[in-house]
Amino acid sequence: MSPTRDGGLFLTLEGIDGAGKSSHLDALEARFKAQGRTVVRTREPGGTPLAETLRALVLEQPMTPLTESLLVFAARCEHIAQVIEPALARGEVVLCDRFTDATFAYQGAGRGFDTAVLSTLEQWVQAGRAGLPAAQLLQPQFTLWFDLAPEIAAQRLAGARVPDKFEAQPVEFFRRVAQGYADRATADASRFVRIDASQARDQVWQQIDTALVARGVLSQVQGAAQ
Ligand SMILES: Nc1ncnc2c1ncn2[C@@H]1O[C@H](COP(=O)(O)OP(=O)(O)OP(=O)(O)O)[C@@H](O)[C@H]1O
Ligand SMILES: Cc1cn([C@H]2C[C@H](O)[C@@H](COP(=O)(O)O)O2)c(=O)[nH]c1=O
Repeated sequence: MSPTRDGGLFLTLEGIDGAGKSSHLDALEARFKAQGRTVVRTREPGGTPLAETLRALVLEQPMTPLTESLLVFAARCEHIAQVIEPALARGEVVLCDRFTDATFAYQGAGRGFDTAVLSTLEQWVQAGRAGLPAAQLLQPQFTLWFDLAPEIAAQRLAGARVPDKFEAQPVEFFRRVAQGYADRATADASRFVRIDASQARDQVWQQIDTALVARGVLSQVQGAAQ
């Protein structure tokens, strides 16, 4: 099995808006369940009643980048304490749609907010968590990074739903966010799994499955092509 924390597995999905993350959550959950794992499916900002309230503010209200950053980390603090840590301690799989990489990509690279402040907030919220050495941050074991050109993501989202505050941003904003993700992936190459999200849906799924089997997170399905 993969490197785990207390037997649990913390797996996140990241990418710019419209990259196609959410389209694969059902299949991922089903795949883990078929292997006998208990799955907690959650998202950020959100995942607890308070964090979902903060999410609505972040996605709907205009605010300074500092306020945005404080609110997403406040939501994360609750989410870790109430959902993520307990699930990992029970040995479960936590499938989380976005986590701290999104803060560095959106507030840091997208908004141009000071990443040193983000790193401080990350320390406050993710260091010293139960079951980890004091200096170690709680981080996902693996992050599926859906890499897609902002122009294609915008085409996919056009008409798909009413845009929220972020989805309404111009393509230049998403170019910066995409670069933010690329920089995070370079800095933490063993955690990031790059998925070419420009491919058709079933090919994207095949990339996900293959990558997780290769890392020992999932077992090969009997009879599946190598
Ligand atoms: N591989 C694909 N090819 C074409 N369209 C796709 C593909 N994957 C997803 N889509 C479509 O693109 C749109 C965005 O997909 P999805 O909601 O999964 O993205 P997301 O990354 O979760 O976005 P967000 O973070 O904004 O919620 C949806 O309309 C979805 O049906
Ligand atoms: C965790 C996190 C998220 N965001 C942004 C990114 C997205 O635009 C929305 C969440 O919407 P989704 O449809 O659930 O992907 O929030 C952010 O700006 N900072 C963060 O830390």
